[in-house]
Amino acid sequence: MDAVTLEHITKTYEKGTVRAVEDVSFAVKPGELFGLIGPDGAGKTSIFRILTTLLLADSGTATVAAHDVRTDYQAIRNTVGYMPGRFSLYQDLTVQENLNFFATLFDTTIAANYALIKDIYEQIEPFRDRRAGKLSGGMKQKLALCCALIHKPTVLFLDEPTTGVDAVSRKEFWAMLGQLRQQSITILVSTPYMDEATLCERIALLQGGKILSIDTPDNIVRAYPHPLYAVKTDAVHSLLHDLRAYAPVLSSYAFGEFVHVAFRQNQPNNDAALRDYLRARQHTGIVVKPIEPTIEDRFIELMTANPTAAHGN
Ligand SMILES: Nc1ncnc2c1ncn2[C@@H]1O[C@H](COP(=O)(O)OP(=O)(O)OP(=O)(O)O)[C@@H](O)[C@H]1O
Repeated sequence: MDAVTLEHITKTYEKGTVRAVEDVSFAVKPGELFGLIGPDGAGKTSIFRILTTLLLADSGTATVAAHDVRTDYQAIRNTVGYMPGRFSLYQDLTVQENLNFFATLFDTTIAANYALIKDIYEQIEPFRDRRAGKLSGGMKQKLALCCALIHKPTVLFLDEPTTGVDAVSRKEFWAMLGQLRQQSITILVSTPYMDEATLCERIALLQGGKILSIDTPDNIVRAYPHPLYAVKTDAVHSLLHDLRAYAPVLSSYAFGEFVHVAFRQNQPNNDAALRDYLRARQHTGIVVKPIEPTIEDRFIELMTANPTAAHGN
């Protein structure tokens, strides 16, 4: 049986004028590390709040650990761990006091489930008497994860756990999630960072409240349908302008120091012809090289193909 299911979930705000989640359906298998990937406002938090019973959907059904979110909310609250965005810590309580508080809420003790949090807790233990408000972002994140785990949940919801956290802490955090998976906890994690998508077993790409694609990161990238090139010249601004005026180019967008260019057709001379075109437009320092798409390229491609999702309506 699936650990989490959503069927045709829709959620609107402001008397129906803001369509935050639109006809979303997916299922998460027990023990899976599942990612909801999408930019700000895509609907990630609304979905998490519906699944953790903090928000009622307008329509559709959803279950967590076989409990209905509408009718069995008490059972779900006892069985899930939820780490909301911007961490739900008590800033004036110390590390130790925060943990004790969350353990008491669930009628358990730190000692009873210490094995589950041990690896993470050891990293913050030197600061056990420090107030949560005085911790660094990475430390807060670890403490929030310990608090979400202290009652041994079967399903863990992590809403943008790495937003605003430094690169090293982000990496450490994902390593911790890998360890938790070995304890057969189902994990749903949301993130706006495309590079983190590849660390999930399966992902749903979300935009404007709609699912653009659900699959393994590999399959999502493999389904990218166009020949893709990375292009650079000495004049970045006119490069974008000239690429958009070039008929064989389907789309072009800045990507780090390069511009990613998708061609309409797979012609063997795509790159040579583009070089000639750019030279004729007085570009110098021309680099054109074929590349493998990333999840971000696929996301952009799907948004272009689904303009209604791209505009959030
Ligand atoms: N309480 C609310 N009242 C009105 N609109 C809301 C409310 N909560 C969310 N929204 C809107 O619903 C849409 C989806 O928001 P949601 O917070 O679910 O997305 P998100 O992907 O989690 O983004 P973020 O990271 O910005 O929270 C956005 O357009 C947002 O402005």
